Amino acid sequence: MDGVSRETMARLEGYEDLIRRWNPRINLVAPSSLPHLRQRHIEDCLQITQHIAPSGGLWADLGSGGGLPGLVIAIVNADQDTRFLLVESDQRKSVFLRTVIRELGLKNASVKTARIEEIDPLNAAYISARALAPLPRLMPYLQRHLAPDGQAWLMKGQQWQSELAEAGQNWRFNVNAHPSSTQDGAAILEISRISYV
Ligand SMILES: C[S@@+](CC[C@H](N)C(=O)[O-])C[C@H]1O[C@@H](n2cnc3c(N)ncnc32)[C@H](O)[C@@H]1O
Repeated sequence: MDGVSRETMARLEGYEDLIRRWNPRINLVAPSSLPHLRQRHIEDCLQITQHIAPSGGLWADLGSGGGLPGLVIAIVNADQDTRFLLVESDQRKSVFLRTVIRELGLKNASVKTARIEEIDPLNAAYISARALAPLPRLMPYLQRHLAPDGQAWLMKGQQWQSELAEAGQNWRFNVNAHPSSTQDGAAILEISRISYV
C-alpha cells in the first residue's frame, strides 16, 4: 500500500488480525471475502483517503459494522485532529469496534451504539457509509447528520447510477462520482449541499 507510514501499516495489520479473529463469532465481513481481506475491504476503503484529507471537525461513519470504512480512515488520520464517530446499532459489533479502538490505541475514534435515525443531529463535517442502504434511503440520514457545508463519502456498487437517478427525484445535491479502483463499475460518491425538493 503506497504512501502508508510504518505505524499506519502496523495498525491496519492489527485491525486485519482482529477481524480474522472475531469474524467466526460475528459476521463482520462475508466469510468468503476473508482470504481477500486486504484488497476487498481495506484497500477498497483506503480509496477514500486518496480523495480527502479531513481537517478538523467530526467524521461520522454510519452503519459502521466492523468499521468499514470508518476505522480505516481513522487509522490513516490517527495523528490528525478530526474525531471519528462510528454509529452502529448492533451491540456485538459495537463491542468489536471498541476493542479495535482500545487495542490499536486510537485516540481519535469512538462508538455510538444506536440507530442512525434516532440520535440527535451530529452536524458532521464528513459522513461515510458503505453497504448500508441504497442512496434514496441514505439521503434522509445525510440531511439529518451532515453539516450544511459538509461532505458525504458513499461507497456504492454497480447500481450507483440508478440510485443517483432515483435520489434525484426528491433531492437536490452536488455530486462527484469517483470510479472505484478495486471493484469494476463501483464508485465512491462525494455528495454535498443537500436539500429536499
Ligand atoms: C451490511 S453492513 C455494512 C457494514 C460496513 N459498513 C461494511 O461495509 O462492511 C450494515 C451495518 O449497518 C448497521 N445498520 C443498519 N441499519 C442501521 C441503522 N438504522 N442505524 C445504525 N446501524 C445500522 C447494521 O447493524 C450493519 O452492521
